[in-house]
Amino acid sequence: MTLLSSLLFPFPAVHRRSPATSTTTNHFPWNKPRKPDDTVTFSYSTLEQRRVRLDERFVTRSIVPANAQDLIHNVGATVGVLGGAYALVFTFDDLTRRNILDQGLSRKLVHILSGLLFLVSWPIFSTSSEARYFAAFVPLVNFLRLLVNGLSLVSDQGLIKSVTRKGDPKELLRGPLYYVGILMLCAVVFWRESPIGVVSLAMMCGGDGVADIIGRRYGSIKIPYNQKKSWAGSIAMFIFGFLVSIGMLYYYSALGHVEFNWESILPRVAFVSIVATVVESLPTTEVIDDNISVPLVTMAVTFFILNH
Ligand SMILES: Nc1ccn([C@@H]2O[C@H](COP(=O)(O)OP(=O)(O)OP(=O)(O)O)[C@@H](O)[C@H]2O)c(=O)n1
Ligand SMILES: C/C(=C\CO)CCC[C@H](C)CCC[C@H](C)CCCC(C)C
Repeated sequence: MTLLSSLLFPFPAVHRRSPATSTTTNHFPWNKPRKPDDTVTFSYSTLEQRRVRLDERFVTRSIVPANAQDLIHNVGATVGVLGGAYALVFTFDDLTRRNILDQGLSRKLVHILSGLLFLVSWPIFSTSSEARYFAAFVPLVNFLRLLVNGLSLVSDQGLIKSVTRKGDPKELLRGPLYYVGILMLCAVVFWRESPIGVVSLAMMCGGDGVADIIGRRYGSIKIPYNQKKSWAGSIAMFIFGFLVSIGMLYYYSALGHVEFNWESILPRVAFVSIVATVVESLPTTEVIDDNISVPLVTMAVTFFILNH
């Protein structure tokens, strides 16, 4: 276990399940199981012997070194997820251009879906420890995309329309840029084995995103210490942040990446959701963007609470 993982995984409530040791049974091309000692004696006709020799040469040539297979696997996953990211932005740009969605709602849905779909995509990558860097390449590309558009070095109107409130490219340099930075951080530092990244992204994407949508529509009763936020928005943040966190943790548990003592993890995630909701409700957006404060506080609290 590396130093980093030993720091991150002393959790009493979380037991890392060793990667599923798939008992690969070597099969001949015709799917006849080999003898356990892996030596086989042929008693076939000349034609059969020629076919077996051809098959063996084929099998030998087609054996790709494991690290090359891993590279091909992760490059393919990266291209797929990157394509998904571009398709997501393109879709919401199209919906906004056709006035099916207003720009504000489009932005929030991109905020909610980007991070959550990114989380859902992590198991597509290989089981190697380097896979996280391939996954992190996707938010890195989008970070650079947001940067060059935010600085008006290029002008991707589709991106600007679907990701900004008012169509000002400079908006890309704040919330959206911090957002993809947090996605990179969670992928590289926490990845699939730790609930910290999963819960942090669930709160930033699922919780904060829904708080905005509900709060703008039903947030007539404001929070006493912050007249820009409402009880409806904050309650929505808590509920959806908690539900999305548990849903994602179950998803990763069902895929065997982590194992949880659910009786222990549920109250802990509920507490983290309350803390994240309080942080999001504070009048601190002018000082520190929610896309930084909410995930960073969630990381700290999740790390602390899962270790005690
Ligand atoms: N707890 C909350 C959160 C949001 N809102 C509503 O949603 C709007 C936007 O919320 P905010 O979190 O400030 O979103 P932004 O930071 O502006 O957008 P983004 O996070 O995408 O940068 C607020 O003005 C408010 O009307 C609310 O009522 N209650
Ligand atoms: C509007 C946003 C934040 C402001 O609060 C979100 C900006 C999102 C980026 C433009 C696109 C990010 C894409 C993800 C890195 C990867 C998504 C992959 C998935 C398969 C769609």
